[in-house]
Amino acid sequence: MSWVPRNLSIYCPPNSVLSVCQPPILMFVTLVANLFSHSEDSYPNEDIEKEYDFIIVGAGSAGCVVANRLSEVKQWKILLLEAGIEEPEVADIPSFMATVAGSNIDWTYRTQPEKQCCRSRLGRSCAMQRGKVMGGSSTINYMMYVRGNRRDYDEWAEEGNRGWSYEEVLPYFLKSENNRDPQIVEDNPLYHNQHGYQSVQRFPYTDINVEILLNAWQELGYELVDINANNQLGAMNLQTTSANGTRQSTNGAFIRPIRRKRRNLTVKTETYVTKLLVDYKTNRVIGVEYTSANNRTKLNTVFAKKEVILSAGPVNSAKILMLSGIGPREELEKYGIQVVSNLSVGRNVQDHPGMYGLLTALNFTSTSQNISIIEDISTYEKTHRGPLSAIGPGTITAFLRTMSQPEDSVPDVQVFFIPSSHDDFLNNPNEYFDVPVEPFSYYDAISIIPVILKPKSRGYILLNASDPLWAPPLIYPGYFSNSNDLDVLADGIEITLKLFDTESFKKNDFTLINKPLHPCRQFKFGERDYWKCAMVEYTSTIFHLVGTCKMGPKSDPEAVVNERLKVYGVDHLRVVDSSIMPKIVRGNTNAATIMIAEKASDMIKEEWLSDGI
Ligand SMILES: Cc1cc2nc3c(=O)[nH]c(=O)nc-3n(C[C@H](O)[C@H](O)[C@H](O)COP(=O)(O)OP(=O)(O)OC[C@H]3O[C@@H](n4cnc5c(N)ncnc54)[C@H](O)[C@@H]3O)c2cc1C
Repeated sequence: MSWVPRNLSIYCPPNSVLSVCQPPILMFVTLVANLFSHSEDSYPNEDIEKEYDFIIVGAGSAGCVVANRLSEVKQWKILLLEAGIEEPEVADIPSFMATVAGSNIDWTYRTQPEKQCCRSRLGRSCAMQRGKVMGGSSTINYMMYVRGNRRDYDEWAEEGNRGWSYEEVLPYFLKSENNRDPQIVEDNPLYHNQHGYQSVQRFPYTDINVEILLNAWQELGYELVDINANNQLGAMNLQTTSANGTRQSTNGAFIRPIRRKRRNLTVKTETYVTKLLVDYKTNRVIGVEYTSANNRTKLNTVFAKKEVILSAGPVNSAKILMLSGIGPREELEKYGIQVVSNLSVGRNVQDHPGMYGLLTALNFTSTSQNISIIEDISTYEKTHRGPLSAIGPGTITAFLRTMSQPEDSVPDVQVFFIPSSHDDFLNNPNEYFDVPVEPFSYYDAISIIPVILKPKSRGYILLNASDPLWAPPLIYPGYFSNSNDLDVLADGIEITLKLFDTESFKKNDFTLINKPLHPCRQFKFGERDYWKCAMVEYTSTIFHLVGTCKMGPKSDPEAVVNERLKVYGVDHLRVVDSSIMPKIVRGNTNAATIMIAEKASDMIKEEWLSDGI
């Protein structure tokens, strides 16, 4: 199956003024679908055998890494199962980030309505994108390469997770990294490596607003830093998980180079795992049950001699565990599922929430007034250069410390800059962020999105009573359920607003769009209560959901896996993905997920190979 774009008709009633509903954009989507819907990974179908040593469920950020590392052991047979399709070419092009959202490589989840968040967004819920494709969310993400703060990992270790302190995980960040910016490596050689599988590089094209934004942060006293080295506080034009102007998902980094070369690795796409097979006498996981896209009603089984590794991401690892009898007893009993292990699966949901509503209008941009998409596509196809080889100003980030953060070198707010449409925001603020499909290179406004890095709020995920197996799980993100998070973010917004006082912003006519959002009109625009209202009404996420299968010591009632990522109360089963994070890291979550997968792979080898790694 190939890539199918998002169905725009649902957003475009007759006479809609949204930019996405206008003929040039609809033509753009058709053009992209014609040019880039295929995958460079088309292989003849491989049959699944009866038994493997290891079965990995989900070929996302973590699953692709584990499949690569375990298949290094020639005598092991590895099966990697992925629900989505092969990675299509459209995902390679950095600027097409928004074009792939909501398409058939996104699970298109949405959060459940809650009192404290997403109230004015479509359906009172926030979109929760997740990749359903080889590479998983690393194939649809913004590619920002951010590891988080040293404290994040030290805190994991302090909570009883031996082996996870910063000093102990840094080697695994380095192991995966192939840093292609020599200056960055030279400046901080202890923090970078050039020999891993995962390419990390700045985009070759620099949008004009990048410099303006960096200058503004510097005027406010924020130094330009390498946020992945020893000081995370400051601003940076980020490196990305890309190589030479092209996205490098973990599929591109870890699977493509070995696929069909290592005969002991079988990769099967469009294969949906429905549950784990458990031997109830021994509580041992012995395999998985799955269906194929071409016949969803036929249930098949495949067996694992050594282990099943769940890498289906924070939503689906939790769902698969619950469907297999591993989860909160009261939840499982509702559906008559036999309880294998009564654990807090689906709890401890964390993310980095922010708010849409803080935008700068631009009187000029590098590209929006002079769009020649055909030319840009042609340039990109020939050279992997030009505006499409970047995400506009989206690679700029800043890490701030508000008054709530006592430690000197630890940020509690991160600020993002996302290309946007001025008119769409004014005409339709509750949808303006969910619907664009245009390349990130063409824009006339920038959404400035501060997010809270260490929220106190927690959410949870439940099976969907309407159809626990096939319907999307119910995601209650819990954003801002702890009101302290509103205060921290309000502090972050107040710091961010100072950008508008800088010479850099003034000189370049970056003006704050100060039309109050309708649901917050009882507050004066720009006052603290106004922003708090905007957070609750126009909550945003940058899709860093984690924590549903929490790693923790046995004494922790919320722990689902131990420090070796083995599921409590069940044998021969690990969870290896972003869901094991006990606390969310202070930064984007992809690099940390890859690190988790690298470390888990070594732990698996230590345990199953008599001569260790
Ligand atoms: C739009 C977006 C932007 C983001 N931007 C960034 C960024 O710029 N930088 C950053 O660091 N992080 C970013 N993130 C977050 C980051 O990408 C994720 O935290 C990370 O990819 C999670 O990895 P994972 O392995 O836990 O899950 P995933 O990568 O989501 O992998 C799970 C895989 O399992 C598969 N699967 C699920 N259920 C089944 C099933 N039943 N059977 C078989 N297969 C199944 C899925 O299809 C998927 O391929 C972003 C995420 C999104 C969605």
